[in-house]
Amino acid sequence: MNRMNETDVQTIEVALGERRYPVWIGRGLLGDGARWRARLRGRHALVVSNTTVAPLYLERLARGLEGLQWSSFLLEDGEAHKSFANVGRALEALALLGATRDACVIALGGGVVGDLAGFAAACWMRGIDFIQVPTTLLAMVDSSVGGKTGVNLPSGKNLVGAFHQPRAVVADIDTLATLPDREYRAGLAEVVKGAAIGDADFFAWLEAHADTLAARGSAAIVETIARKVRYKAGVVARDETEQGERALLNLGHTFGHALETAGRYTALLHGEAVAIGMLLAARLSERLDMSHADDTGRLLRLLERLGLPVAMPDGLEPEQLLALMRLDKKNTAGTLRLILWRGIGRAEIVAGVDEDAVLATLKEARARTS
Ligand SMILES: NC(=O)c1ccc[n+]([C@@H]2O[C@H](COP(=O)([O-])OP(=O)(O)OC[C@H]3O[C@@H](n4cnc5c(N)ncnc54)[C@H](O)[C@@H]3O)[C@@H](O)[C@H]2O)c1
Ligand SMILES: O=C(O)C(=O)C[C@@H](O)[C@H](O)[C@H](O)COP(=O)(O)O
Ligand SMILES: [Zn+2]
Repeated sequence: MNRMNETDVQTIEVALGERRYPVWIGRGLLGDGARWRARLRGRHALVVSNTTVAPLYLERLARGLEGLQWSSFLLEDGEAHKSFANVGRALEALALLGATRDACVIALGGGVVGDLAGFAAACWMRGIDFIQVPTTLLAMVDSSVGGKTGVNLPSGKNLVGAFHQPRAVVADIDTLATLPDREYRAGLAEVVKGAAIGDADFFAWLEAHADTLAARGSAAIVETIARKVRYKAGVVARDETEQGERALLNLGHTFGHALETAGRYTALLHGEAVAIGMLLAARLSERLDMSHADDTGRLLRLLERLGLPVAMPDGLEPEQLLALMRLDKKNTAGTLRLILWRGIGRAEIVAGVDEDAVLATLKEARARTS
């Protein structure tokens, strides 16, 4: 694919029975209010963003808000601000705006803003519309699609939340121009995850394009976003509220969320924690004779080529991580339920995972880094 111009907009539909919404991917979409304004019903809109993204993009977005009564609520930057307290503040901002049931929340930012804004929209008057305007690669390929919204508690990631689907996703790839490299790479981890779970061809394509992607080649990025969104939209369409298959999208997340929580949401980016978590899941799967070392090797090499961390950070105790993993939302009957790996393109939900095997995997990973 060549460089996209302003008129090339890809549309991927997320179909949930009768309900459906578009994910638009293209250039110049932020200022193209006519496109996404058609999805709003009322007069009121609250734009939720943060102190980094708003100075860059709020003005451009605001051009599309003419005629509406709108205000903005800005979070401080960072995962640590995806908090219950800030949901309360966002709800107060809706009250101040005089938002009625036909109001809309517009999330302008990365996954932190999207998750929190979506949750506020789910709570206000028991649920109002919201639009996702993702500005990170991670948010474009993952968090803006599928309706998982929520916030962290000090005791665990995403422990409070709701399924609440957006009315539209507006992925303006022009916004990626200002995204720092580290954040860009973190987004690639969620792309690798999708391929590792359910699309061996996509995994091979990523291996073939790893250098271009690492160098932020734009055509490869657009294709990557579209492929990952199409994959996720399919999973969500089949299992919106994670009764089964959707849990596979959590590959690497039980480990990863424990790493994020242990680091108080500041040590690792979510995508980085997922990269390390996927490798831990792959090694645990090998230990349980579910997968082969060759596949772990391919996963490791791809993540490294994309510039992602693969080693467990210093200073974390395996027992502490295991304790955090026990609070994961997938667990049942007091036992660990994890997404384990069968190799490239194949993952599986496994209940009653042996805690000793998990602990041994964590200890081995720690020994590798010390
Ligand atoms: N709901 C879901 O399905 C889902 C899926 C994956 C991740 N998540 C959540 O998403 C969050 C991670 O999202 P993230 O990686 O986007 O992190 P983020 O929202 O913290 O954004 C990353 C950083 O990039 C900055 N930024 C955003 N857009 C920018 C731009 N265009 N230019 C310059 N800077 C920009 C932000 O201010 C921030 O510093 C986590 O909380 C994770 O749990 C949710
Ligand atoms: O959409 C999903 O389903 C996912 O699991 C996507 C994950 O990448 C994402 O990090 C999600 O927020 C994790 O959800 P959780 O249910 O484990 O909190
Ligand atoms: Zn994730």
